[in-house]
Amino acid sequence: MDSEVGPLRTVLLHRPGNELKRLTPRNNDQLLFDSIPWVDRAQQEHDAFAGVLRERGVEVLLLADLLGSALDDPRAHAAGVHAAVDGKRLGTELTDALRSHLSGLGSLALAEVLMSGMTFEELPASEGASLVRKMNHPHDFAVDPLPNLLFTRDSSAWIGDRVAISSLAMPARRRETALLDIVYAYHPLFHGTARAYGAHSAPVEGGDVLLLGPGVLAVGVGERTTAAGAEALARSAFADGIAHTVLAVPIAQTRATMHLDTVCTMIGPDAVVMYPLARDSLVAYALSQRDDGALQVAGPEPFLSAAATAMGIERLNVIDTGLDPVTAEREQWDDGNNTLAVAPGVVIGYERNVETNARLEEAGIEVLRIAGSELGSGRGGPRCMSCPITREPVPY
Ligand SMILES: NC(=O)NCCC[C@H](N)C(=O)O
Repeated sequence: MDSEVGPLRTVLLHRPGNELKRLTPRNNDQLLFDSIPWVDRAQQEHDAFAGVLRERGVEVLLLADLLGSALDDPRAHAAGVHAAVDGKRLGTELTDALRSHLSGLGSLALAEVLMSGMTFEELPASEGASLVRKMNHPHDFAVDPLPNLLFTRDSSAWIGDRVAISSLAMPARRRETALLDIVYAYHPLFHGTARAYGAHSAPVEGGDVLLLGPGVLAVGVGERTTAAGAEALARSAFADGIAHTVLAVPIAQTRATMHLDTVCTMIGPDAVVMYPLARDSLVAYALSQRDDGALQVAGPEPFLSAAATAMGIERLNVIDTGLDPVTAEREQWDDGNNTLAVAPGVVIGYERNVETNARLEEAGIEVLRIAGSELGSGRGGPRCMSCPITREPVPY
């Protein structure tokens, strides 16, 4: 897969499940949600999102199904138990008890614990005394839930025919890496798939990685992806021959712009929709490889011109949403710029971003609207909630 916009064929989603029921007003900030979602409604909204994709001929894979099947492999099962048990947090007594309990679970039950976690109250009884059990509240987590699994964009990303499993920056999301690692290593669908980048390298999240065109990546560097992460991704992409230029793009380190795809997504082979404030301020450092294999860093220069040069096109067009600053800021916060292209010029967007969607349509883009009142409480739109696995090439 070498674009953001070629006709989408296969995508990985996660239908939000019981992990969302773990969110409370006491933990939602730490778990990276801005409010407490109504879970049934979030699931309905997600089903409708998957429905729109299927209507457009896209094969939708669901993470929970893949994880459940992958865990049928005893090696995956052992890796799952290992990923769930944090010995330093639990102490010897509970570590042993939890490990033997999880080892005896079937694949689906283990997948459920891996996704939605486990409280101290839910832990199996153990023989000896545990200070840890006594000193924790019964509703505290012995295994943390992963409510952000919904945002499959960030935990893995396909570049060419390789998959990059992310090294996630925020503690609340770090364990997602282990789950994706199990799926890609052990699910029969992915046998033989080569990896790009290392899941245990410096932080890189998929929401920061845009495939601008064949061989050209843009990587946001901000709250989540570090400069070291962008550099490591570039080195690995050059070594694997899947990119010739990587543009490292500094973005403000704030929640509103946590990933590059919160301010800019592609809607056509040479067009992006972009938050107006970012349009003239974004810059890029261009990374490439010299003939002797050494890394070369140029810039910074304005992002739009650096992108056009790297892509070998005259200009990267920006659909001008022409919004006043307040509306633009409101709709950026609600993921108006976070569209998912299902084909060149056809994107999925949240219905609530009325003004952005209207401007996109005026520019000739077809917008497939979905509801996101509950899904959006984790701050992520259609692009964040999808990990494309295969797209047809774009005729450039
Ligand atoms: N690519 C994206 O912007 N993903 C959205 C991730 C939202 C999630 N609550 C997070 O803070 O990581």
